[in-house]
Amino acid sequence: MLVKEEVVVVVGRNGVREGGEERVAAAARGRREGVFPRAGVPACLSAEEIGGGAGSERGGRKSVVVGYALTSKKTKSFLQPKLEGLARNKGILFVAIDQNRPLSEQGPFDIVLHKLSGKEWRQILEDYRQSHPEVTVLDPPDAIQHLHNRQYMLQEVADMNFSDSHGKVGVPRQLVVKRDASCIPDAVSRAGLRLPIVAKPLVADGSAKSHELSLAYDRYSLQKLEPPLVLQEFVNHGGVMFKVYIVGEAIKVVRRFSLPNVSRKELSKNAGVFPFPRVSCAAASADEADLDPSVAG
Ligand SMILES: Nc1ncnc2c1ncn2[C@@H]1O[C@H](COP(=O)(O)OP(=O)(O)OP(=O)(O)O)[C@@H](O)[C@H]1O
Ligand SMILES: O=P(O)(O)O[C@H]1[C@H](O)[C@@H](O)[C@H](OP(=O)(O)O)[C@@H](OP(=O)(O)O)[C@H]1O
Repeated sequence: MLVKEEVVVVVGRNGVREGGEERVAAAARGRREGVFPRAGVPACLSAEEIGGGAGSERGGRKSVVVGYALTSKKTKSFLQPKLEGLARNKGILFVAIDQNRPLSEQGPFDIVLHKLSGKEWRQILEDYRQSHPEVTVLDPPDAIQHLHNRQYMLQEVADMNFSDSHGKVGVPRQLVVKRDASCIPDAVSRAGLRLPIVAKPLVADGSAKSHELSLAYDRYSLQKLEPPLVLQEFVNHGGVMFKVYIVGEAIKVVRRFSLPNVSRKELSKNAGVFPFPRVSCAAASADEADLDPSVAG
């Protein structure tokens, strides 16, 4: 199994890149069950008992109000009418945050759900958390900072040292190149990284650019790559990978088609840099595929 950064989320339990809707539901559940207490309120009280909070009354029950701050791309993919409908039935209301107005003047919210980056936004959220400790911010900027940088996002998996477990769990060997592509061939040799090499933008901020990955087959082509990058050894994984989404106790594993194995023979025959954007996206689902048992998981 190829270890993906989603696993970092799971292990670290302090950041989230996936499963937003489930996470919101879990947070809402937590709020209703008093897992996320309001300031000065015993954690055992439910939102209904607390009263006077953010949510509006729905037949005597309080709604959980989720203020969301997302890119338009993310709003489109995540805030589907079906999700909004399901959420509404469970008493969860999504309200768009106006990024041109002070956050404190909006709401009141029970949860602020965001996937934006940048120093300014971070500061806005930090200030808001200070002034509104009763609001759950998903996720606090500090907790997700390491997920924005591919240099660090797999560190927690590496630190778990699972090399002696059943099967093999590890992270690909990698190298960070901040600038100067001309030094990449030597740096790769010095680090002992084997070709082919997967090149990934250093910053993983959800932008289209951050998902532009490529595969470099030969030493010469390495200098055509555009830093800042993380370079990883390509790990043969049978053309199938697993994405693991975890929210609280809920675990969901999906199977996706991925890049096929690269044999030594193929490596010697190919040269160049090949972009492979979104290779294992949702459209590449292999959940229903009849796979060889050795790769089916
Ligand atoms: N070191 C590697 N060896 C082999 N395949 C890899 C490697 N790194 C990434 N891949 C392939 O590229 C895909 C995307 O990689 P990664 O998750 O790092 O980028 P991403 O842009 O964050 O993708 P996504 O948003 O789909 O999670 C993986 O699902 C896997 O198929
Ligand atoms: O649909 P799955 O296979 O779970 O892949 C997700 C990626 O793993 C996420 O990284 C994408 O979100 P960002 O583009 O915000 O990083 C996310 O982008 P999206 O929310 O715009 O669809 C997805 O591409």
